[in-house]
Amino acid sequence: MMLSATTPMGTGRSSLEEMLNSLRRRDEAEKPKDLPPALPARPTSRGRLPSARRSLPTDFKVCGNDDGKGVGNGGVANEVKGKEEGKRKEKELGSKMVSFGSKKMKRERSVDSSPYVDEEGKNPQLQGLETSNCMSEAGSTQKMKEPEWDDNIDYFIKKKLRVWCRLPCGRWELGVILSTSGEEAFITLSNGNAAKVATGELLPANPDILEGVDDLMQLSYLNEPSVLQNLHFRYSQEMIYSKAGPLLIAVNPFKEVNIYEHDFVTAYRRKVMDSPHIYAIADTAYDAMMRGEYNLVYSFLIYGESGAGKTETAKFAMQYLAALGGGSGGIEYEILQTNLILEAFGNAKTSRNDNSSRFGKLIEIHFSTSGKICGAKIQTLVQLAAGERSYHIFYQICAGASSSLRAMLSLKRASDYHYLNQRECLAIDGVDDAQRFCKLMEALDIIQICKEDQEQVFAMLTAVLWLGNISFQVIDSENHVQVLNDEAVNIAARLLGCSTQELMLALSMHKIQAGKDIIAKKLTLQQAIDVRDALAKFIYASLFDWLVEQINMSLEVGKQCSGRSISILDIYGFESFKKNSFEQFCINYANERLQQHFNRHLFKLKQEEYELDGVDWTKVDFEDNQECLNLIEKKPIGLLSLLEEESNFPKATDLTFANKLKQHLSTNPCFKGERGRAFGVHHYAGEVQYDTNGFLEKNRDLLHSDFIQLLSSCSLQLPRLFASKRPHNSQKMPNTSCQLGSLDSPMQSVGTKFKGQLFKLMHQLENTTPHFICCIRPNNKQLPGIYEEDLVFQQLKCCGVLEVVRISRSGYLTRVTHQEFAERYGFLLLETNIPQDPLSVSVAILQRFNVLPEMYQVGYTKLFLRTGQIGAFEDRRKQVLRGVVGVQKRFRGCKDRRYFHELKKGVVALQSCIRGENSRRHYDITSRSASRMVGAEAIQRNEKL
Ligand SMILES: Nc1ncnc2c1ncn2[C@@H]1O[C@H](COP(=O)(O)OP(=O)(O)OP(=O)(O)O)[C@@H](O)[C@H]1O
Repeated sequence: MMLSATTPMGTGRSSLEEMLNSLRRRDEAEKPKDLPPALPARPTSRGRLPSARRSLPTDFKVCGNDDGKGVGNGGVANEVKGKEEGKRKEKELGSKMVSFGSKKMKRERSVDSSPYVDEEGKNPQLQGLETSNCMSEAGSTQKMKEPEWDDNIDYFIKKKLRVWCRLPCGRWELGVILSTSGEEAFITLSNGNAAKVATGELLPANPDILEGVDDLMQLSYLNEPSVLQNLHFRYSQEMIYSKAGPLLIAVNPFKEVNIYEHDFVTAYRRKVMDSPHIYAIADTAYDAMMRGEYNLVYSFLIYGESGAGKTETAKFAMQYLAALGGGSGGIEYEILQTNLILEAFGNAKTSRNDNSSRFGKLIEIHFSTSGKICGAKIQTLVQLAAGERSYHIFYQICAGASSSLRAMLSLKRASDYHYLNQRECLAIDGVDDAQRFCKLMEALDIIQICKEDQEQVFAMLTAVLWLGNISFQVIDSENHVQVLNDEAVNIAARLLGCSTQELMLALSMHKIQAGKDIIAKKLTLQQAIDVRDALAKFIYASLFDWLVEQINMSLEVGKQCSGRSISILDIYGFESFKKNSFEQFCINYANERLQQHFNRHLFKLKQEEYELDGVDWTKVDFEDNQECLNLIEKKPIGLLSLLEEESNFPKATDLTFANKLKQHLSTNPCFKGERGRAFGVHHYAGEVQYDTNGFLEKNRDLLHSDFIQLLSSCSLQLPRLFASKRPHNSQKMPNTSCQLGSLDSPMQSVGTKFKGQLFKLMHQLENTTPHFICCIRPNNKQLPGIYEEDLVFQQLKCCGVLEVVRISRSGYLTRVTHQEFAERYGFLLLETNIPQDPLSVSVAILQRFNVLPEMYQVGYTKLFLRTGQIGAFEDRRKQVLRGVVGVQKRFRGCKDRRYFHELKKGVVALQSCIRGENSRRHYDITSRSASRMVGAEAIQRNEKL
């Protein structure tokens, strides 16, 4: 019989309720009496009947319980009281720091103001939960308190335990407290020196045995110096990966470390190694995906600052998945080769990173039902301008093209091209561009881009370089120009497949509409340079998009598609330079969104789940970045909207844009108006100063319709294709500062396009089960062995690592429905008289294995377990299954042996029967023929006589 859990309150107690109550009483009795001092606070809640703060979902049913009574009790009074208590606590907290457990608040939100809303404005994962600066209404929240360290200093003195003390220089040093006097403590430092330190500068240190633990969760004291020292210790031992609860931390080694070879793949696959590693995460996700119990789609979200190692980590994850899902078709090899192509065309050197991704990518790897890779799909985020060196591919082709290719393209050295020689460096230490070009050619072959297309790709690249070399001559007093008819324009025209005259005309004149007539207007020097650069940019960006399309076609997921996939997100890392422009703004905006995703999954949705399931939970504060996202995204007054508006406004300049920002946004605490064209934004990772110089131009992405016409008339196929992808001139482009608009191609502005792509990515990721990997850059010099504590701590703080550990310690890392839990571990129960509904089975399993009460919480629909518990159940399951298999083996062996013996006996009997019969028959025949012979001989003898 089905029992609805929403039976009205106040009816008699169900057997389930009785059971949960007795469980609670037992828990209370077993509550530890004297916890050691200053250990991290544990939640006071124990496994208990979920409180009836809110009614259960109407469709919630418990199978098999036939007493027909609900599990809820408590009543409305409790609910109201709880809400009031929650509201009181809300008031105590500021608006910026949002506690773990922030609950819904009605917010105005249009469909495009969040990537998490679908067309109807609903998201199944978000129903009942709206984000951000809203406080919990829940009654059972408790703000997690850090251990009262001050009270325990005496304990540390008595036991001579080590402490961390912050020296006046800011460094943390280990020592032992000798005595205290008022607010001061006298310390013996680990180097033998004595020091006098304010007690406020002391923090408890972890015992030696915890040095270099795999998971920060294991630290008794979770504080800045302990975490830093733990990661430092591991880093110095080349253990670059560590865990922080559900997070994987990867500290960039800036050198090759021998932890990625095939042996490691095998070891992680066979589960003989369990130390933190990207392989371990990939293995867990792969297994979960193949089991398909919770979800079929998983994702790795790799985040961290520029140069922290995201792209490398993504590649190692792909490498592991390729090893696991490698099929006979070799598609996994193709997938790995795409990295080479995308990095060549999409990465560039910056001051932070020699191989910085200037685009964001999400790669979805699809698997068949048998676990083999059956395809992949790449989505990219707008490609942004390169840094101090242009995109790698330009230097690679200049260094590595064969002599025949050079002759065909009229290719020169990198230093001969204006677009390349204006930058600070032409070569990167330790990088052989020529060799990389050879590898790129191989990769293009593997991706099945035919030789003809490859030649066109190289022609487009070289055309871009030659376009940059085109120069102009001023021809009148109004600064109008004409193009110099030199080798640059001739070669560029030849490579594009158009006539030199047409190209020269398009670069020096612009057609505009005057009533019904079209008139040609001469361009000034600056306008001509701008349109030339816009054309070069357009060709390069179109080429990149075309390459991604080709890759996707080559990796297309075939018929084997089973819905199983693992996506890897690798986007440009947070950037803050001395001078930050539109590119940094877009990059940092993307990182804000990613941070929001992180917050939602590790803080907000978790809390929502606890609450919906009636579980007590412990509150942990975390830094919410919704305010910053509002500053950027809000309509109509947000940074992007104002940029869009100003970009469409005649005569607007970067300065008027900056003034507009100051006028409208200064009330937002994340905005800081600066002098002139500058403004500042408080990002989650720190404040960044932006210079609006070039913002409008870069956002407009304006390309003359003259060029679209020119490209459509080219003899080569690629430029024609690029032109065809550009929207037609059906709409009028608003006038711009240089009045080039009336016939120009009405492209979506870069900011709007960027936001759209970002939302699409985030929306897609929302359906996946995420694994977060936080990459840390240990120094700014890109050198191995240097671990700058301040820099590392700043990144740990930005990534919310400490908060995640706190939540994981106070929360329950594993959540599994009673149904799944009962199905998987129910057979471990020996008793047969247990009600067969999943909740009862779950509780019976917990009792059967004496799981400590603080290690779990029983929810309405799910069981919440602390770290390690599910592992223990899995071990027990494996052990029992192994035993069962052993018994079955012996039994079957015995049965088969007996059968064999019987069969053998039967066969022998049968054989002896048949042989006897045969012999007898044979004997009969021989004896008869013998007697015949004897008779014949006797007759013959008689006849002779
Ligand atoms: N696991 C690793 N082993 C060895 N070297 C690494 C590792 N991770 C990163 N590196 C080194 O650090 C450099 C920067 O890493 P990577 O390009 O992955 O950074 P990123 O976070 O993707 O930066 P951006 O956001 O600028 O693209 C790499 O070129 C490589 O030299």
